[in-house]
Amino acid sequence: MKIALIAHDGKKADMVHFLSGFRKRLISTDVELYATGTTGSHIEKSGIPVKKLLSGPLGGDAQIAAMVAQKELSMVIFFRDPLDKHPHEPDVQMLMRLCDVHNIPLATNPASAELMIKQLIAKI
Ligand SMILES: O=C(CO)COP(=O)(O)O
Repeated sequence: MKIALIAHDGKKADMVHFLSGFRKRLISTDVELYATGTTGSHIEKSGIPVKKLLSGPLGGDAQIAAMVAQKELSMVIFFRDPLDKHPHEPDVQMLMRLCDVHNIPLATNPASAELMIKQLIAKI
């Protein structure tokens, strides 16, 4: 299964911390991780393999939105920073809208991501 990972700058450390709790299962199970560029670099540095797309402001959110529209993803984890502004906010809105259009699970904070990923990983 394919899972997409995105974190705004203020949430990248939270993303790495969150994934570290599932490191063994994410590496050893049949999971392919995709991430926007800078988020992916942080994840890679933590020792978890991930396929990196473009950076968010350069189209990475849009690439993940396209994967959602093509029903390629089992889940999107998007740790948004609600206290910061983002020049590519339209892309962020598009991604979240398409998750709703295609009924793809979307977790926007660690508490919801934990509930969802435990359920998903239990299936494989
Ligand atoms: O901007 C982002 C999400 O909207 C994340 O992009 P980066 O992972 O490239 O920082």
